[in-house]
Amino acid sequence: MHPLKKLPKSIATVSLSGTLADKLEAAAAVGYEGVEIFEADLLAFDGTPRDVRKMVADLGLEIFMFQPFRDFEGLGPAQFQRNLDRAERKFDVMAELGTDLLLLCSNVQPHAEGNPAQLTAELSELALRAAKRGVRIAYEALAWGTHVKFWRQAWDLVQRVSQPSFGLALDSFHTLSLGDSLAGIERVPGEKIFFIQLADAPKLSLDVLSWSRHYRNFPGQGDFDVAGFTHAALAAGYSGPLSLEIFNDNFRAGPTRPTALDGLRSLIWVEAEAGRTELPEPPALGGVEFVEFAVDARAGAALGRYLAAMGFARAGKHRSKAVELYRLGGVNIVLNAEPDSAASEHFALHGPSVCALALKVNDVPRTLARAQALLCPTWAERTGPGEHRIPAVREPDGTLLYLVDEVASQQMWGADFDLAAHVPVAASALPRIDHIAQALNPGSMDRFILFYRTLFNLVPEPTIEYADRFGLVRSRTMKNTTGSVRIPLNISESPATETARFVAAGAGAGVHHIAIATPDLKVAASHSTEAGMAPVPIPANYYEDLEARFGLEDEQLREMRHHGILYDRDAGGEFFHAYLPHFQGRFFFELLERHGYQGYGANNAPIRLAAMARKLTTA
Ligand SMILES: O=C(O)c1ccc(O)c(O)c1
Ligand SMILES: [Mg+2]
Repeated sequence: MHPLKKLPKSIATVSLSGTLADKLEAAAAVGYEGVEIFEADLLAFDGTPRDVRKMVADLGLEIFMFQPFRDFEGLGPAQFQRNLDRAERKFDVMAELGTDLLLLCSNVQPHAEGNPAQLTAELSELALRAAKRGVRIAYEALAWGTHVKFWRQAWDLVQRVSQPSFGLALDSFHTLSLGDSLAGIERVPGEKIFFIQLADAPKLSLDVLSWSRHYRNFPGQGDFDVAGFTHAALAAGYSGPLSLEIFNDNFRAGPTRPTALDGLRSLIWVEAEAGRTELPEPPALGGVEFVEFAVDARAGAALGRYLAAMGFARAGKHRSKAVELYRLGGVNIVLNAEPDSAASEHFALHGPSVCALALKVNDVPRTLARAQALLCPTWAERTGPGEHRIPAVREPDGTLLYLVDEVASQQMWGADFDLAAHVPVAASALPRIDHIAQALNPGSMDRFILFYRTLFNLVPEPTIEYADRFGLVRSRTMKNTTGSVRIPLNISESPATETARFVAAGAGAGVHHIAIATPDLKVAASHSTEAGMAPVPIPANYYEDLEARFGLEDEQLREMRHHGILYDRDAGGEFFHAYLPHFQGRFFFELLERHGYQGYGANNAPIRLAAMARKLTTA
């Protein structure tokens, strides 16, 4: 069997920020084949439709559709004549634009009539007029249409009209937001589906109009089965463009090109998820092989002391670079002070901070091939003779994600480092990394979700919100199925929260804290305290409340309080965690003991935030 043809990729101009020229340039630069021109973008453009046509053609793009045409049908004879005139004017514009497809949205006027015979007669006349002008009409059921809300109602009218110039537009948002069934889409003749618009959205309890106008996002960023929707339309035989139509406040405010790139990545992914194309499989993840900090000599020495106080051993020095290895059980931390490297560039921009993570994957070349297919930038650091070359992909914030397989994991430390005489062998047992939390720029949550989901098949957990003293923080954790990789993503729109200040002070997003799972948290906390770095103290009130909520034993509570240990419980089990003071007011470490518990102690976040802030101001 021939592999099926890839479908052209398109984006509606409303999905991107900037001027019409910005939007078109971005769409062309990242590699779309064409666009839907949204009328508002044309009206605001200081030039003729012919100028737009030329700009689009010069960029190598195509205009797949002009949209929207609204509130046409069901308004009575007088208005019908005016609406036909209005349609003719739009046909003129389309002739100049050089596109033959016009989107017609179902009428949303409260007084619109829903009589099928009347609608059929009016839409038939429109179809005839369109045909005379070489135009085709794609009729779309808006979820909040007065009478026509469901794709099946629009399809019913398309069948009644029964003209080659009149077909169906399917928009995943309208169908999936109403929880409407996809059954039957695959039996619509493919050539009667004139256009497909794809949008995802988070599940929200909100009126559907506001939901659609503000919270749509790219396939893979929300909770809808956009792949299932796409699969149904492709099963019908649709072979036109896959087009993104996203109304989203963050997209309107965000950078044009990165958003355009996210969109294309999402389309490439959803086309594969729908079974149309094949992508190299996502890797099975085996956890975090190492965390790398960008430092200079002074910050490296200070961070080395900080790590030693947590019980890390200085385990080796890189053979050819200013790079050191610290190790605690299965946790490897690399301090990179090499001049003229990705790390030094990161240091110059952000100060001491995590510049790279290494993920254990079962197949490095396949993961790289997947990254390339999904348009994720890759990176290879220069290496000395005999040293391991570790390929990496770049996260949206620039952090490198190295890809390490089992063989590299076994060999690279010995090959690249002069290991200390008594280094503990890297153990796969505890302590190990439990999760790595990142603080993101406002508006960029969807970008990171898309990256981790499409490339590594990490799944977003539900959004958690918690109160900082100075605002709200929203958190979503990306997790693989085994839980060996967990990446909480935190965002705050309020400028004074710990999360927001981290982003501001470090000149951007990045790793905000690293949580290490230990076999016995009390022991780990004692060691750290003896070495000069006690966990952040927690107020007595907290333990009073714990006793009331969970009925813990006095002795246990006393010990927990002594070590600054917080507690939570869920259906799966118990969770103990404690926080070490910030390193130079920046990132910090969490020590934890997990017994079947699945969360991250979000209930305790306000307590630890207040405690850590106190510690910062008194330190
Ligand atoms: O929100 C709207 O009005 C609107 C317009 C055009 C569309 O294709 C759509 O899905 C929604
Ligand atoms: Mg639409």
